[in-house]
Amino acid sequence: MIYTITFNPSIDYMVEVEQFQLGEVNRAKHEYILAGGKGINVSVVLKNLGIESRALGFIAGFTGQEIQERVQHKGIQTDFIDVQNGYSRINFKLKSVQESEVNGNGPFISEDHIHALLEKLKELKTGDILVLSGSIPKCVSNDIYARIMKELLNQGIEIVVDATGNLLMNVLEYKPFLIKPNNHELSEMFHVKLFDQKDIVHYAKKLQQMGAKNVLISMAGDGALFICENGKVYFSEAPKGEVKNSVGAGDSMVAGFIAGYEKTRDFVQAFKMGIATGSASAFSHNLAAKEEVDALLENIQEVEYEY
Ligand SMILES: Nc1ncnc2c1ncn2[C@@H]1O[C@H](COP(=O)(O)OP(=O)(O)O)[C@@H](O)[C@H]1O
Ligand SMILES: O=P(O)(O)OC[C@H]1O[C@](O)(COP(=O)(O)O)[C@@H](O)[C@@H]1O
Repeated sequence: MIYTITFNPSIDYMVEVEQFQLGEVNRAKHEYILAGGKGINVSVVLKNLGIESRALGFIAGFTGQEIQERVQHKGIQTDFIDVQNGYSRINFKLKSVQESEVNGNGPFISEDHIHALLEKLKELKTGDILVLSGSIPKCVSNDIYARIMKELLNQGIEIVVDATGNLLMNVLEYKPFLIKPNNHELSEMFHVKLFDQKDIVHYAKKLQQMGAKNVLISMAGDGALFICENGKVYFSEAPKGEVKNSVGAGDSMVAGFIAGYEKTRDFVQAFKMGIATGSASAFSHNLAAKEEVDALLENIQEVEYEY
């Protein structure tokens, strides 16, 4: 079974404005809401690709209920913990000439709630995959993903982490199966400017030396680099297309990689599937659908990166 954990689920409120004017009253051309948060998006895309998962995490208030209902409505198993204070955040996503986002902080999560989550994780078995994805509310310590990985050590459970900063750095010693920072997050983590692919590969390899088995660096419309546990480095361009909404593209890439790996056990196929799924989401108002992914996958070409 694949489990996803979203510490900080969200209602993603998507608004499209023709020409956004800062400081003015702007009228929406198009608006809609989606249940979001990185782990939830991974579960949704896996479902779209025909793969079951169970979505865990914390919800609160009326927004939390709405998120849970929307996820369940898609036929995804959920086992969220209701923290019973405040409300799950509403993240504002503005699409205009540029895309901008405001992501909220989320409700208070206590040590008891974390303990309840750790109890639920006792059901995981050898061969399961756990996806730890997204930010955590400020009240939670940034070693929480590391703490979860430590609990699950040596049980044959592969763990995927999509996070940034110390939340990600802290897990490396526990050897995550896959991590997926984007190029900007990579640059922030090492406090460096990354000028070209050579720089990106250099710092991505550092993350591998620090413990990550596989490192996927997404670069939005510029494609992605994959530092594989087989010692090779691969690059693929992203397909070209009209970007409708790139929110969730990174999560879709994670889901696509997992789906590709589950199906083929081949890292290059998984990488290509990750790119196709990320781009399929970027080219759609919703998260990637299987037919959209299949159509793009045909034309994805990876190249082995020479460095
Ligand atoms: N503008 C775009 N054009 C084509 N593909 C895109 C675009 N933006 C994102 N993607 C696809 O989604 C993947 C992840 O996107 P990215 O924006 O880097 O992730 P994140 O959302 O985590 O920042 C990319 O590697 C690419 O395959
Ligand atoms: O947990 P974070 O880092 O605040 O991100 C949450 C946001 O990220 C998303 O999961 C989208 O993430 P990506 O665009 O990186 O794939 C949104 O659904 C959500 O609003």
